[in-house]
Amino acid sequence: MVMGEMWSQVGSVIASLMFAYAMFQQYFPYDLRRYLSKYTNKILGFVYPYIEITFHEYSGDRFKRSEVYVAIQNYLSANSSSRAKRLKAHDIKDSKSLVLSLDDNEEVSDEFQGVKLWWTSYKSVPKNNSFSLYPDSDEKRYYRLTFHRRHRDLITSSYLNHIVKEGKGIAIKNRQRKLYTNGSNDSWYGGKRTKWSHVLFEHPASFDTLAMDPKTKQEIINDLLKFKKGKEYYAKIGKAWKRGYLLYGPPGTGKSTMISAIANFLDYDVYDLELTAVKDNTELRKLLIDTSNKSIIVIEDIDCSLDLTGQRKKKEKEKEEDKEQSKDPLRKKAEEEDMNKSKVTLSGLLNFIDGIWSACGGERLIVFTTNYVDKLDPALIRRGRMDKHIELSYCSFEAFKVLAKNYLDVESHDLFSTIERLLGETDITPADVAENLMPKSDDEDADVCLKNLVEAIGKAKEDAIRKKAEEEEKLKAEEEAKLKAEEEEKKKAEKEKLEKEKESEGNSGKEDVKCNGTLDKEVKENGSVTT
Ligand SMILES: Nc1ncnc2c1ncn2[C@@H]1O[C@H](COP(=O)(O)OP(=O)(O)OP(=O)(O)O)[C@@H](O)[C@H]1O
Ligand SMILES: [Mg+2]
Repeated sequence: MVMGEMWSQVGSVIASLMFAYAMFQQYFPYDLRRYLSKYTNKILGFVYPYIEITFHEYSGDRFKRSEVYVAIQNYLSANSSSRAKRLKAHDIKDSKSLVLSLDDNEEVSDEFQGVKLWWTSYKSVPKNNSFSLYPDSDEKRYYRLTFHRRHRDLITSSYLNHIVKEGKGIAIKNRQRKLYTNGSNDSWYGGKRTKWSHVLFEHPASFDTLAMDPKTKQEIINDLLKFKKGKEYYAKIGKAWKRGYLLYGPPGTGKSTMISAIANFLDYDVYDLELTAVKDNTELRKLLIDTSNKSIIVIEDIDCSLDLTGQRKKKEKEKEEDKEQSKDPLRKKAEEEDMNKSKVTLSGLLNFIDGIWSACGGERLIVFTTNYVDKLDPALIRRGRMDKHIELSYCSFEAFKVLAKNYLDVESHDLFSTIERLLGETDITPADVAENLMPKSDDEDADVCLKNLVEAIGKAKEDAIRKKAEEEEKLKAEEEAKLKAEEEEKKKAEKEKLEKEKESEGNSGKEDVKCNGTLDKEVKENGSVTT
Protein backbone atom coordinates (compact mmCIF):
# COMPACT_ATOMS: atom_id res chain seq x y z
CA MET A 1 0.00 0.00 0.00
CA VAL A 2 2.81 2.37 1.07
CA MET A 3 4.79 1.35 -1.97
CA GLY A 4 1.85 2.05 -4.25
CA GLU A 5 1.38 5.47 -2.78
CA MET A 6 5.01 6.29 -3.19
CA TRP A 7 4.97 5.35 -6.86
CA SER A 8 1.88 7.42 -7.52
CA GLN A 9 3.55 10.40 -5.83
CA VAL A 10 6.69 9.95 -7.92
CA GLY A 11 4.53 9.70 -11.02
CA SER A 12 2.71 12.90 -10.23
CA VAL A 13 5.98 14.73 -9.49
CA ILE A 14 7.39 13.65 -12.84
CA ALA A 15 4.20 14.66 -14.60
CA SER A 16 4.30 18.07 -12.90
CA LEU A 17 7.95 18.55 -13.82
CA MET A 18 7.26 17.66 -17.43
CA PHE A 19 4.30 20.02 -17.49
CA ALA A 20 6.40 22.80 -15.99
CA TYR A 21 9.18 22.15 -18.53
CA ALA A 22 6.71 22.20 -21.42
CA MET A 23 5.24 25.49 -20.13
CA PHE A 24 8.74 26.85 -19.71
CA GLN A 25 9.66 25.91 -23.29
CA GLN A 26 6.40 27.20 -24.72
CA TYR A 27 5.70 30.42 -22.87
CA PHE A 28 8.90 31.73 -21.34
CA PRO A 29 10.48 34.51 -23.40
CA TYR A 30 13.50 33.32 -25.38
CA ASP A 31 15.93 35.77 -23.74
CA LEU A 32 14.92 34.62 -20.29
CA ARG A 33 15.38 30.97 -21.24
CA ARG A 34 18.81 31.68 -22.67
CA TYR A 35 19.76 33.54 -19.52
CA LEU A 36 18.63 30.69 -17.34
CA SER A 37 20.38 28.01 -19.38
CA LYS A 38 23.62 30.00 -19.29
CA TYR A 39 23.58 30.02 -15.51
CA THR A 40 22.48 26.40 -15.31
CA ASN A 41 25.51 25.44 -17.42
CA LYS A 42 27.77 27.51 -15.17
CA ILE A 43 26.46 25.81 -12.06
CA LEU A 44 26.78 22.43 -13.77
CA GLY A 45 30.38 23.30 -14.64
CA PHE A 46 31.27 23.31 -10.93
CA VAL A 47 29.99 19.82 -10.33
CA TYR A 48 30.56 18.27 -13.79
CA PRO A 49 34.31 18.38 -14.55
CA TYR A 50 34.13 17.27 -18.18
CA ILE A 51 34.49 19.34 -21.32
CA GLU A 52 32.62 18.54 -24.50
CA ILE A 53 33.53 19.52 -28.05
CA THR A 54 31.19 18.85 -30.97
CA PHE A 55 32.16 18.38 -34.60
CA HIS A 56 29.33 18.79 -37.08
CA GLU A 57 29.16 16.99 -40.39
CA TYR A 58 28.09 20.12 -42.25
CA SER A 59 29.27 23.40 -40.92
CA GLY A 60 29.43 26.63 -42.86
CA ASP A 61 29.18 25.40 -46.40
CA ARG A 62 25.92 23.44 -46.54
CA PHE A 63 26.99 21.33 -49.49
CA LYS A 64 30.42 20.28 -48.40
CA ARG A 65 31.08 17.79 -45.65
CA SER A 66 33.40 19.10 -43.02
CA GLU A 67 36.91 17.76 -43.57
CA VAL A 68 37.45 17.46 -39.84
CA TYR A 69 34.28 15.39 -39.48
CA VAL A 70 35.43 13.05 -42.25
CA ALA A 71 38.89 12.78 -40.69
CA ILE A 72 37.37 11.90 -37.29
CA GLN A 73 35.13 9.34 -38.97
CA ASN A 74 38.13 7.72 -40.62
CA TYR A 75 40.15 7.82 -37.45
CA LEU A 76 37.40 6.27 -35.37
CA SER A 77 36.61 3.63 -37.96
CA ALA A 78 40.25 2.51 -37.94
CA ASN A 79 41.02 2.86 -34.24
CA SER A 80 37.97 2.56 -32.08
CA SER A 81 35.21 0.97 -34.09
CA SER A 82 36.47 -2.52 -33.27
CA ARG A 83 35.45 -1.80 -29.68
CA ALA A 84 32.02 -0.42 -30.56
CA LYS A 85 29.01 -2.71 -30.49
CA ARG A 86 26.89 -0.96 -33.07
CA LEU A 87 28.47 0.03 -36.33
CA LYS A 88 27.29 1.50 -39.60
CA ALA A 89 28.73 0.38 -42.93
CA HIS A 90 28.73 2.75 -45.85
CA ASP A 91 30.69 3.41 -48.98
CA ILE A 92 32.49 6.69 -49.25
CA LYS A 93 33.20 8.30 -52.62
CA ASP A 94 36.69 7.45 -53.93
CA SER A 95 37.24 4.88 -51.19
CA LYS A 96 38.50 1.39 -51.98
CA SER A 97 36.48 -0.44 -49.36
CA LEU A 98 33.47 -0.05 -47.14
CA VAL A 99 33.94 2.26 -44.19
CA LEU A 100 32.66 1.13 -40.80
CA SER A 101 31.74 3.98 -38.53
CA LEU A 102 29.94 4.36 -35.21
CA ASP A 103 26.21 4.03 -35.38
CA ASP A 104 24.11 6.93 -34.08
CA ASN A 105 24.29 7.46 -30.32
CA GLU A 106 27.10 4.96 -29.91
CA GLU A 107 30.04 5.76 -27.66
CA VAL A 108 33.65 4.57 -27.76
CA SER A 109 36.61 5.49 -25.64
CA ASP A 110 40.05 6.42 -26.85
CA GLU A 111 43.37 6.97 -25.13
CA PHE A 112 46.02 9.55 -25.93
CA GLN A 113 49.26 9.86 -23.96
CA GLY A 114 47.63 8.12 -21.02
CA VAL A 115 44.54 10.35 -21.07
CA LYS A 116 41.16 8.74 -21.52
CA LEU A 117 38.50 10.39 -23.63
CA TRP A 118 35.18 9.46 -25.17
CA TRP A 119 33.70 9.89 -28.62
CA THR A 120 29.95 9.73 -29.17
CA SER A 121 28.18 9.99 -32.49
CA TYR A 122 24.86 11.81 -32.51
CA LYS A 123 22.09 12.40 -34.92
CA SER A 124 19.67 15.26 -34.43
CA VAL A 125 16.37 15.25 -36.30
CA PRO A 126 14.61 18.60 -36.65
CA LYS A 127 11.21 18.87 -35.05
CA ASN A 128 9.25 20.30 -37.98
CA ASN A 129 6.89 17.79 -39.50
CA SER A 130 6.86 19.21 -42.98
CA PHE A 131 6.82 16.77 -45.84
CA SER A 132 10.08 16.47 -47.73
CA LEU A 133 10.96 14.45 -50.79
CA TYR A 134 14.28 13.70 -49.13
CA PRO A 135 13.27 12.54 -45.67
CA ASP A 136 16.78 12.48 -44.26
CA SER A 137 18.00 15.70 -45.80
CA ASP A 138 17.59 17.71 -42.60
CA GLU A 139 19.20 15.21 -40.28
CA LYS A 140 22.30 16.55 -38.68
CA ARG A 141 25.11 14.36 -37.52
CA TYR A 142 27.91 15.26 -35.25
CA TYR A 143 30.58 13.74 -33.05
CA ARG A 144 31.02 14.80 -29.48
CA LEU A 145 34.33 14.49 -27.72
CA THR A 146 34.28 14.38 -23.92
CA PHE A 147 37.34 14.67 -21.71
CA HIS A 148 38.33 15.88 -18.27
CA ARG A 149 38.97 19.59 -18.03
CA ARG A 150 42.46 19.13 -16.60
CA HIS A 151 43.57 17.75 -20.00
CA ARG A 152 42.22 20.67 -21.91
CA ASP A 153 45.58 21.91 -23.25
CA LEU A 154 46.79 18.51 -24.32
CA ILE A 155 43.58 17.69 -26.14
CA THR A 156 43.12 21.01 -27.92
CA SER A 157 46.75 21.46 -28.90
CA SER A 158 47.94 17.93 -29.68
CA TYR A 159 45.15 15.36 -29.74
CA LEU A 160 42.93 17.14 -32.24
CA ASN A 161 45.83 17.72 -34.66
CA HIS A 162 46.82 14.09 -34.22
CA ILE A 163 43.28 12.92 -35.06
CA VAL A 164 43.00 15.08 -38.18
CA LYS A 165 46.42 14.04 -39.44
CA GLU A 166 45.79 10.35 -38.82
CA GLY A 167 42.31 10.54 -40.32
CA LYS A 168 43.58 12.17 -43.49
CA GLY A 169 46.36 9.60 -43.75
CA ILE A 170 43.83 6.77 -43.48
CA ALA A 171 41.67 8.40 -46.17
CA ILE A 172 44.66 8.59 -48.51
CA LYS A 173 45.49 4.96 -47.87
CA ASN A 174 41.90 3.90 -48.54
CA ARG A 175 41.29 6.08 -51.54
CA GLN A 176 41.10 4.68 -55.04
CA ARG A 177 43.90 6.07 -57.07
CA LYS A 178 43.21 7.78 -60.36
CA LEU A 179 44.79 8.13 -63.73
CA TYR A 180 44.20 11.61 -65.09
CA THR A 181 44.66 12.90 -68.58
CA ASN A 182 44.20 16.31 -70.13
CA GLY A 183 41.79 16.56 -73.05
CA SER A 184 40.60 19.59 -74.92
CA ASN A 185 37.31 19.77 -73.02
CA ASP A 186 36.79 21.01 -69.50
CA SER A 187 35.13 18.69 -67.03
CA TRP A 188 33.71 19.22 -63.57
CA TYR A 189 35.20 17.56 -60.57
CA GLY A 190 34.69 18.29 -56.89
CA GLY A 191 32.49 21.28 -57.78
CA LYS A 192 35.10 23.01 -59.91
CA ARG A 193 36.02 23.16 -63.54
CA THR A 194 39.15 21.28 -64.51
CA LYS A 195 40.95 20.29 -67.67
CA TRP A 196 41.79 16.87 -66.29
CA SER A 197 39.51 13.89 -66.78
CA HIS A 198 40.13 10.63 -64.99
CA VAL A 199 39.59 6.89 -64.73
CA LEU A 200 40.52 4.58 -61.90
CA PHE A 201 44.19 3.67 -61.89
CA GLU A 202 44.39 -0.10 -61.86
CA HIS A 203 47.73 -1.01 -63.42
CA PRO A 204 49.12 -4.04 -61.59
CA ALA A 205 52.83 -3.37 -62.24
CA SER A 206 55.13 -3.41 -59.24
CA PHE A 207 58.85 -3.32 -58.60
CA ASP A 208 58.71 -7.07 -57.99
CA THR A 209 57.50 -7.69 -61.52
CA LEU A 210 59.79 -5.13 -63.13
CA ALA A 211 62.71 -6.78 -64.87
CA MET A 212 65.91 -4.82 -64.49
CA ASP A 213 69.27 -4.83 -62.81
CA PRO A 214 68.55 -5.52 -59.10
CA LYS A 215 71.09 -2.96 -57.92
CA THR A 216 69.57 -0.14 -59.97
CA LYS A 217 66.12 -1.23 -58.88
CA GLN A 218 67.06 -1.04 -55.20
CA GLU A 219 68.67 2.35 -55.77
CA ILE A 220 65.43 3.67 -57.28
CA ILE A 221 63.34 2.23 -54.44
CA ASN A 222 65.61 3.87 -51.85
CA ASP A 223 65.45 7.16 -53.70
CA LEU A 224 61.66 7.04 -53.79
CA LEU A 225 61.41 6.16 -50.10
CA LYS A 226 63.71 9.02 -49.19
CA PHE A 227 61.62 11.37 -51.28
CA LYS A 228 58.34 10.21 -49.77
CA LYS A 229 59.57 10.76 -46.25
CA GLY A 230 61.44 13.94 -47.09
CA LYS A 231 58.90 16.66 -46.24
CA GLU A 232 60.96 18.16 -43.42
CA TYR A 233 64.23 17.68 -45.28
CA TYR A 234 63.01 19.54 -48.37
CA ALA A 235 61.70 22.33 -46.12
CA LYS A 236 65.07 22.48 -44.38
CA ILE A 237 67.10 22.81 -47.56
CA GLY A 238 64.63 25.31 -49.01
CA LYS A 239 63.54 23.27 -52.00
CA ALA A 240 60.04 22.54 -53.28
CA TRP A 241 59.04 19.00 -52.38
CA LYS A 242 59.26 17.51 -55.84
CA ARG A 243 61.62 15.37 -57.84
CA GLY A 244 62.22 14.84 -61.54
CA TYR A 245 62.91 11.47 -63.15
CA LEU A 246 64.06 10.97 -66.72
CA LEU A 247 63.51 7.46 -68.03
CA TYR A 248 65.23 6.75 -71.31
CA GLY A 249 65.90 3.72 -73.45
CA PRO A 250 64.75 1.88 -76.57
CA PRO A 251 61.05 1.06 -77.08
CA GLY A 252 59.79 -1.89 -75.04
CA THR A 253 62.31 -1.69 -72.23
CA GLY A 254 59.77 -0.91 -69.50
CA LYS A 255 59.62 2.87 -69.15
CA SER A 256 55.83 3.06 -68.95
CA THR A 257 55.75 -0.07 -66.80
CA MET A 258 58.17 1.56 -64.38
CA ILE A 259 55.93 4.62 -64.03
CA SER A 260 53.03 2.36 -63.01
CA ALA A 261 55.28 0.50 -60.60
CA ILE A 262 56.38 3.80 -59.02
CA ALA A 263 52.74 4.96 -58.70
CA ASN A 264 51.78 1.70 -57.00
CA PHE A 265 54.82 1.80 -54.76
CA LEU A 266 54.25 5.36 -53.58
CA ASP A 267 50.45 5.13 -53.63
CA TYR A 268 50.22 8.24 -55.81
CA ASP A 269 47.80 9.39 -58.50
CA VAL A 270 49.10 9.61 -62.05
CA TYR A 271 48.63 12.65 -64.30
CA ASP A 272 49.46 11.68 -67.87
CA LEU A 273 50.11 15.03 -69.52
CA GLU A 274 49.62 15.13 -73.30
CA LEU A 275 51.65 18.18 -74.22
CA THR A 276 50.35 18.42 -77.78
CA ALA A 277 46.82 18.96 -76.42
CA VAL A 278 47.90 21.92 -74.29
CA LYS A 279 47.10 25.21 -76.02
CA ASP A 280 49.74 27.43 -74.50
CA ASN A 281 51.97 28.07 -71.51
CA THR A 282 49.12 29.57 -69.46
CA GLU A 283 47.04 26.44 -69.90
CA LEU A 284 50.06 24.35 -68.92
CA ARG A 285 50.33 26.31 -65.68
CA LYS A 286 46.62 25.88 -64.96
CA LEU A 287 46.96 22.15 -65.43
CA LEU A 288 49.84 22.08 -62.99
CA ILE A 289 47.89 23.99 -60.35
CA ASP A 290 45.00 21.57 -60.76
CA THR A 291 47.06 18.51 -59.85
CA SER A 292 46.75 17.10 -56.37
CA ASN A 293 49.50 16.39 -53.90
CA LYS A 294 50.93 12.89 -53.87
CA SER A 295 50.95 12.60 -57.61
CA ILE A 296 53.17 11.69 -60.52
CA ILE A 297 53.05 13.98 -63.53
CA VAL A 298 54.11 12.06 -66.61
CA ILE A 299 55.15 13.39 -69.99
CA GLU A 300 55.77 10.43 -72.27
CA ASP A 301 58.02 10.58 -75.33
CA ILE A 302 59.06 14.14 -74.62
CA ASP A 303 61.24 14.21 -77.75
CA CYS A 304 58.17 13.63 -79.97
CA SER A 305 55.71 15.72 -77.97
CA LEU A 306 56.69 19.08 -79.32
CA ASP A 307 59.40 20.73 -81.29
CA LEU A 308 60.33 22.68 -78.25
CA THR A 309 63.23 24.62 -79.64
CA GLY A 310 62.97 26.21 -83.06
CA GLN A 311 59.23 25.78 -83.49
CA ARG A 312 57.96 29.32 -82.96
CA LYS A 313 60.69 31.10 -84.93
CA LYS A 314 60.31 28.80 -87.89
CA LYS A 315 56.57 29.30 -88.00
CA GLU A 316 56.87 33.07 -87.89
CA LYS A 317 59.38 33.09 -90.72
CA GLU A 318 57.16 30.87 -92.79
CA LYS A 319 54.21 33.15 -92.12
CA GLU A 320 56.10 36.19 -93.37
CA GLU A 321 57.06 34.40 -96.55
CA ASP A 322 53.58 33.16 -97.21
CA LYS A 323 51.68 36.35 -96.52
CA GLU A 324 50.72 36.97 -100.11
CA GLN A 325 49.66 33.43 -100.77
CA SER A 326 47.34 33.33 -97.78
CA LYS A 327 44.25 33.81 -99.93
CA ASP A 328 44.58 30.28 -101.21
CA PRO A 329 41.82 28.21 -99.40
CA LEU A 330 44.02 25.15 -98.98
CA ARG A 331 46.72 27.22 -97.39
CA LYS A 332 44.14 28.90 -95.18
CA LYS A 333 43.04 25.53 -93.85
CA ALA A 334 46.61 24.55 -93.13
CA GLU A 335 47.08 27.83 -91.31
CA GLU A 336 44.00 27.21 -89.18
CA GLU A 337 45.36 23.82 -88.25
CA ASP A 338 48.56 25.54 -87.33
CA MET A 339 46.67 27.86 -85.02
CA ASN A 340 45.15 24.88 -83.24
CA LYS A 341 48.55 23.37 -82.64
CA SER A 342 50.16 23.64 -79.26
CA LYS A 343 52.03 26.85 -78.55
CA VAL A 344 53.83 25.51 -75.52
CA THR A 345 57.43 26.63 -75.59
CA LEU A 346 60.55 25.26 -74.01
CA SER A 347 60.66 28.06 -71.47
CA GLY A 348 57.00 27.38 -70.61
CA LEU A 349 57.84 23.77 -69.97
CA LEU A 350 60.90 24.66 -67.90
CA ASN A 351 58.75 26.95 -65.78
CA PHE A 352 56.22 24.17 -65.41
CA ILE A 353 58.91 21.94 -63.97
CA ASP A 354 60.72 24.27 -61.64
CA GLY A 355 59.27 27.76 -61.86
CA ILE A 356 57.67 29.51 -58.91
CA TRP A 357 54.33 27.85 -59.63
CA SER A 358 55.79 24.39 -59.49
CA ALA A 359 56.07 24.76 -55.72
CA CYS A 360 52.32 25.04 -55.15
CA GLY A 361 51.32 21.95 -53.22
CA GLY A 362 53.98 19.34 -52.75
CA GLU A 363 55.00 15.72 -52.98
CA ARG A 364 55.07 15.58 -56.73
CA LEU A 365 57.17 13.46 -58.98
CA ILE A 366 57.67 14.63 -62.56
CA VAL A 367 58.62 11.88 -64.98
CA PHE A 368 59.74 12.28 -68.58
CA THR A 369 60.28 9.36 -70.91
CA THR A 370 62.16 9.35 -74.16
CA ASN A 371 63.68 6.95 -76.65
CA TYR A 372 66.34 9.45 -77.69
CA VAL A 373 67.96 11.21 -74.78
CA ASP A 374 70.50 12.97 -77.02
CA LYS A 375 67.74 14.81 -78.87
CA LEU A 376 66.61 16.67 -75.75
CA ASP A 377 67.60 20.19 -74.91
CA PRO A 378 70.23 20.02 -72.14
CA ALA A 379 68.36 22.76 -70.21
CA LEU A 380 65.37 20.46 -69.93
CA ILE A 381 67.18 17.56 -68.38
CA ARG A 382 69.76 19.23 -66.21
CA ARG A 383 69.89 18.12 -62.56
CA GLY A 384 67.41 20.06 -60.49
CA ARG A 385 64.85 19.62 -63.24
CA MET A 386 65.37 15.98 -64.00
CA ASP A 387 67.21 14.93 -60.85
CA LYS A 388 67.56 11.26 -61.61
CA HIS A 389 68.34 9.84 -65.02
CA ILE A 390 67.47 6.18 -65.36
CA GLU A 391 68.46 4.16 -68.36
CA LEU A 392 66.24 1.22 -69.20
CA SER A 393 68.12 -0.96 -71.55
CA TYR A 394 67.99 -4.29 -73.34
CA CYS A 395 67.28 -7.42 -71.35
CA SER A 396 70.14 -8.62 -69.17
CA PHE A 397 70.33 -12.09 -67.65
CA GLU A 398 69.31 -10.69 -64.25
CA ALA A 399 66.25 -9.07 -65.82
CA PHE A 400 65.45 -12.31 -67.64
CA LYS A 401 65.47 -14.22 -64.33
CA VAL A 402 62.81 -11.85 -62.94
CA LEU A 403 60.67 -12.35 -66.04
CA ALA A 404 61.11 -16.16 -65.92
CA LYS A 405 60.00 -16.17 -62.30
CA ASN A 406 56.99 -13.95 -63.03
CA TYR A 407 55.83 -15.59 -66.20
CA LEU A 408 56.73 -19.24 -65.63
CA ASP A 409 57.48 -19.60 -61.90
CA VAL A 410 60.90 -20.92 -62.88
CA GLU A 411 64.04 -20.01 -60.96
CA SER A 412 66.51 -22.35 -62.64
CA HIS A 413 66.55 -24.48 -65.75
CA ASP A 414 69.03 -26.25 -68.04
CA LEU A 415 68.48 -23.64 -70.71
CA PHE A 416 69.43 -20.77 -68.41
CA SER A 417 73.15 -20.97 -69.22
CA THR A 418 72.44 -20.90 -72.97
CA ILE A 419 70.12 -17.96 -72.50
CA GLU A 420 72.74 -16.16 -70.40
CA ARG A 421 75.33 -16.58 -73.14
CA LEU A 422 72.90 -15.51 -75.87
CA LEU A 423 71.71 -12.46 -73.94
CA GLY A 424 75.33 -11.41 -73.48
CA GLU A 425 75.76 -11.40 -77.26
CA THR A 426 72.40 -10.02 -78.38
CA ASP A 427 70.24 -6.96 -77.82
CA ILE A 428 66.66 -8.00 -77.17
CA THR A 429 64.08 -5.93 -75.31
CA PRO A 430 62.38 -7.17 -72.12
CA ALA A 431 59.08 -6.76 -74.02
CA ASP A 432 60.21 -9.36 -76.59
CA VAL A 433 61.52 -11.70 -73.90
CA ALA A 434 58.25 -11.36 -71.98
CA GLU A 435 56.21 -12.10 -75.09
CA ASN A 436 58.15 -15.33 -75.68
CA LEU A 437 57.92 -16.41 -72.07
CA MET A 438 54.16 -16.10 -72.01
CA PRO A 439 52.45 -19.48 -72.63
CA LYS A 440 50.13 -19.17 -75.62
CA SER A 441 48.05 -22.23 -74.78
CA ASP A 442 47.48 -24.67 -71.93
CA ASP A 443 49.84 -27.15 -73.62
CA GLU A 444 52.82 -24.83 -73.47
CA ASP A 445 54.88 -25.32 -70.35
CA ALA A 446 58.11 -23.74 -69.13
CA ASP A 447 60.27 -25.96 -71.38
CA VAL A 448 58.43 -24.94 -74.53
CA CYS A 449 58.45 -21.25 -73.61
CA LEU A 450 62.18 -21.26 -72.80
CA LYS A 451 62.93 -23.07 -76.06
CA ASN A 452 60.84 -20.47 -77.89
CA LEU A 453 62.89 -17.79 -76.20
CA VAL A 454 66.20 -19.41 -77.18
CA GLU A 455 64.96 -19.54 -80.77
CA ALA A 456 63.80 -15.95 -80.62
CA ILE A 457 67.12 -14.73 -79.24
CA GLY A 458 68.95 -16.79 -81.88
CA LYS A 459 66.80 -15.19 -84.56
CA ALA A 460 67.33 -11.74 -83.06
CA LYS A 461 71.07 -12.43 -83.14
CA GLU A 462 70.94 -13.48 -86.81
CA ASP A 463 68.80 -10.48 -87.63
CA ALA A 464 71.26 -8.22 -85.86
CA ILE A 465 74.20 -9.77 -87.76
CA ARG A 466 72.34 -9.46 -91.05
CA LYS A 467 71.32 -5.92 -90.27
CA LYS A 468 74.86 -5.05 -89.33
CA ALA A 469 76.16 -6.58 -92.55
CA GLU A 470 73.52 -4.73 -94.52
CA GLU A 471 74.38 -1.51 -92.79
CA GLU A 472 78.07 -2.05 -93.43
CA GLU A 473 77.30 -2.78 -97.05
CA LYS A 474 75.16 0.29 -97.25
CA LEU A 475 77.90 2.33 -95.66
CA LYS A 476 80.43 0.87 -98.06
CA ALA A 477 78.17 1.57 -101.02
CA GLU A 478 77.61 5.08 -99.78
CA GLU A 479 81.33 5.58 -99.36
CA GLU A 480 81.99 4.23 -102.83
CA ALA A 481 79.26 6.41 -104.30
CA LYS A 482 80.76 9.36 -102.50
CA LEU A 483 84.22 8.59 -103.81
CA LYS A 484 82.83 8.11 -107.30
CA ALA A 485 80.94 11.36 -107.10
CA GLU A 486 84.06 13.12 -105.88
CA GLU A 487 86.10 11.65 -108.74
CA GLU A 488 83.50 12.64 -111.28
CA GLU A 489 83.36 16.09 -109.79
CA LYS A 490 87.14 16.27 -110.07
CA LYS A 491 87.07 15.08 -113.68
CA LYS A 492 84.34 17.54 -114.51
CA ALA A 493 86.30 20.35 -112.95
CA GLU A 494 89.40 19.36 -114.90
CA LYS A 495 87.41 19.17 -118.09
CA GLU A 496 85.89 22.55 -117.49
CA LYS A 497 89.33 23.95 -116.75
CA LEU A 498 90.68 22.51 -119.98
CA GLU A 499 87.74 23.88 -121.92
CA LYS A 500 88.23 27.26 -120.40
CA GLU A 501 91.90 27.19 -121.25
CA LYS A 502 91.10 26.16 -124.81
CA GLU A 503 88.51 28.87 -125.04
CA SER A 504 90.92 31.48 -123.83
CA GLU A 505 93.55 30.24 -126.31
CA GLY A 506 91.01 30.41 -129.11
CA ASN A 507 90.02 33.90 -128.05
CA SER A 508 93.61 35.14 -128.14
CA GLY A 509 93.99 33.68 -131.75
CA LYS A 510 90.83 35.47 -132.81
CA GLU A 511 92.13 38.71 -131.41
CA ASP A 512 95.28 38.30 -133.52
CA VAL A 513 93.14 37.70 -136.54
CA LYS A 514 91.07 40.69 -135.63
CA CYS A 515 94.21 42.78 -135.24
CA ASN A 516 95.52 41.53 -138.53
CA GLY A 517 92.19 42.27 -140.17
CA THR A 518 92.32 45.86 -138.98
CA LEU A 519 95.87 46.12 -140.20
CA ASP A 520 94.90 44.87 -143.66
CA LYS A 521 92.12 47.40 -143.73
CA GLU A 522 94.48 50.19 -142.77
CA VAL A 523 97.01 49.03 -145.41
CA LYS A 524 94.30 48.99 -148.01
CA GLU A 525 93.14 52.47 -147.02
CA ASN A 526 96.60 54.08 -146.77
CA GLY A 527 98.30 52.05 -149.51
CA SER A 528 101.45 51.71 -147.40
CA VAL A 529 102.47 50.27 -144.06
CA THR A 530 104.11 52.45 -141.54
CA THR A 531 106.22 50.85 -138.84
N1 LIG B 1 61.63 -4.16 -67.66
C1 LIG B 1 60.47 -4.80 -67.85
N2 LIG B 1 59.97 -5.58 -66.87
C2 LIG B 1 58.82 -6.20 -67.04
N3 LIG B 1 58.08 -6.14 -68.16
C3 LIG B 1 58.53 -5.40 -69.15
C4 LIG B 1 59.75 -4.68 -69.05
N4 LIG B 1 59.95 -4.01 -70.19
C5 LIG B 1 58.91 -4.28 -70.96
N5 LIG B 1 58.06 -5.12 -70.37
C6 LIG B 1 56.81 -5.63 -70.95
O1 LIG B 1 56.72 -5.10 -72.25
C7 LIG B 1 55.57 -4.29 -72.43
C8 LIG B 1 55.98 -2.95 -73.02
O2 LIG B 1 56.73 -2.22 -72.07
P1 LIG B 1 56.59 -0.66 -71.86
O3 LIG B 1 55.32 -0.15 -72.42
O4 LIG B 1 56.85 -0.37 -70.44
O5 LIG B 1 57.79 -0.15 -72.74
P2 LIG B 1 58.29 1.34 -72.98
O6 LIG B 1 59.73 1.38 -72.61
O7 LIG B 1 57.39 2.28 -72.33
O8 LIG B 1 58.19 1.44 -74.55
P3 LIG B 1 57.95 2.75 -75.44
O9 LIG B 1 59.24 3.50 -75.48
O10 LIG B 1 57.61 2.21 -76.79
O11 LIG B 1 56.84 3.51 -74.82
C9 LIG B 1 54.94 -4.15 -71.08
O12 LIG B 1 53.58 -4.41 -71.17
C10 LIG B 1 55.61 -5.17 -70.20
O13 LIG B 1 54.78 -6.27 -70.04
MG1 LIG C 1 56.03 3.69 -73.05
